[in-house]
Amino acid sequence: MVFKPFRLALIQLGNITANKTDNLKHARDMILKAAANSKKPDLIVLPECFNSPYGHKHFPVYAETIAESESVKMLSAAAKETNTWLIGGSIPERDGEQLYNTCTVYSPQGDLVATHRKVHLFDIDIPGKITFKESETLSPGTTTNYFDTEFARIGLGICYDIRFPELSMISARQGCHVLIYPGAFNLTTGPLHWELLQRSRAVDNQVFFATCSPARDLTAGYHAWGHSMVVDPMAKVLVEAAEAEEIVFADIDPALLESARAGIPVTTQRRFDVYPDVSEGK
Ligand SMILES: NC(=O)CC(=O)C(=O)O
Repeated sequence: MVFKPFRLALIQLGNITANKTDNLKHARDMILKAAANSKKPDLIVLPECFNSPYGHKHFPVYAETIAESESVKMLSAAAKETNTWLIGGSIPERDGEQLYNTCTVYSPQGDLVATHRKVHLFDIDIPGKITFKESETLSPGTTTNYFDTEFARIGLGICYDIRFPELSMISARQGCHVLIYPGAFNLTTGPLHWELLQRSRAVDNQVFFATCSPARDLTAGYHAWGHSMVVDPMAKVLVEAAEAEEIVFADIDPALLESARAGIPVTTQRRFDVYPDVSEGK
């Protein structure tokens, strides 16, 4: 699989309100702004739950079926208009009776080329800090997912999926060079784990790892950590947003992946005679 230098833009989107039409308009404006930047990104990324407030009670209200989704229509048209690859963060998706937290991906021609339904639902309870139960309304995805571009193979996950190293390992063993997870950590887990988990998944697998968060909004029901980030295969943070709305750009250089793997050759030193390969059969 080809791996060539490319430029990534992460849109740490702000102003995510209760009004879906406004959210879609703002997301579209920011995609056009990222694409028009003199840095000319090859791939643009939006955050988790970019078209609706984040919270399990909101998911049924904002959920759309992919075939009729106004969010999908906007994202497809924006990818085509900007002639850029686009990872459309995630949206609440309805499929029959089930709801999912779903990421959709578009080619520069505007074709929907991949989807990823959040596999690990965000169900946590840290007394006095945060309780969240996505499983009250969402169902979990059941597949691992990646897509191919002319510059790299890219593995997908959403937010809480990052806490499960198996998912990243499977993507890496399937030949992904870059793992991109739209996400929305919070003010309890963000400072503790957001960077740590990305650097861990990057160094475990000697891949680039990127996340894209909503901007922090203390008037919203859920306070996102922000700090959208790109990490290289040696676990160095290449770029990091602050908390507010911002677009950050990163150059992905395949030489960094090659030198990490040549210098510390864990990819050829694994002991599948001692422990199983989690990517077996995937
Ligand atoms: N929001 C999430 O899915 C995950 C998260 O905030 C965390 O793992 O912490």
